Amino acid sequence: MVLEVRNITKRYGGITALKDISFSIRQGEVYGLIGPNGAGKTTMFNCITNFVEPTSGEVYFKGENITGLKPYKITERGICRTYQNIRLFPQMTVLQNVMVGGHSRLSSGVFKRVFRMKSQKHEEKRLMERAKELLELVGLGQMEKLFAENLSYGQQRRLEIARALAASPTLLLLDEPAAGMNETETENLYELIKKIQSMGVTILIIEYDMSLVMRLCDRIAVLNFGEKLAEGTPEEIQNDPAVIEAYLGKEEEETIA
Ligand SMILES: Nc1ncnc2c1ncn2[C@@H]1O[C@H](COP(=O)(O)OP(=O)(O)OP(=O)(O)O)[C@@H](O)[C@H]1O
Repeated sequence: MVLEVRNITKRYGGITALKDISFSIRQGEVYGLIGPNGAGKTTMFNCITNFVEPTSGEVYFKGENITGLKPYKITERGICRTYQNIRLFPQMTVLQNVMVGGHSRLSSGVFKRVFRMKSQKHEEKRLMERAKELLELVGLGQMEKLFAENLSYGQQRRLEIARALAASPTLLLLDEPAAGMNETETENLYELIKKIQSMGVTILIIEYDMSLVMRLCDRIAVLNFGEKLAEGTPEEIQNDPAVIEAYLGKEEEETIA
């Protein structure tokens, strides 16, 4: 298993955002995390990356307990993420944004390196080549010199993915990557995620676009009010009565059929 989430509970005061959640992700899988607003999906990402500390429970990555490690240490081990609310450096170029991602395994020196200190030129060149490759991969090869703020929303989401990949993750966490995308952009995103999977990267994805989730994911967990309601293949999830009732409900026919 690449990732094992064991009995994670997260409380915020009186709110139990996650209640005793366990699941495991196999090498090479695309694993989906779905559920209504407030179900606890982003909180789960935050617990895995230790952006917030779980109240109880443990996270194992490649067999090692990573619970409580500093977020940058977790990145160093090979878990990278994108955010629900895009977090780019808007006034840095597209290329620089990806290069920053390449430095995220280091705890310091990020800006020094991006702004070309002499002694680091060789490493920087390597990073730049890698960043350019990644921009080609996500379809932004022609846009490296633009400021990130000048990209469309869909392009910014792809740039976030390139930046996360720059640290060469084993496990990539994608938080609503299709949010705000039109049909064509979503289709391109599907192709991109499949390509990333074929490169051997394991993927955990939070997403509301059910047609994308059902096509993309090998397995899915459904969260509802902080509890794990179901887990299975897309087919199993679509036919699970508890899921249909609690989550998909009225939308079932148009969303899932
Ligand atoms: N920092 C926080 N302080 C207090 N409560 C929080 C905090 N973060 C999340 N919560 C609460 O925890 C619950 C789960 O939120 P979370 O954002 O993880 O849900 P989600 O499934 O990601 O929803 P969405 O898709 O709307 O982002 C919600 O009730 C939310 O209000």
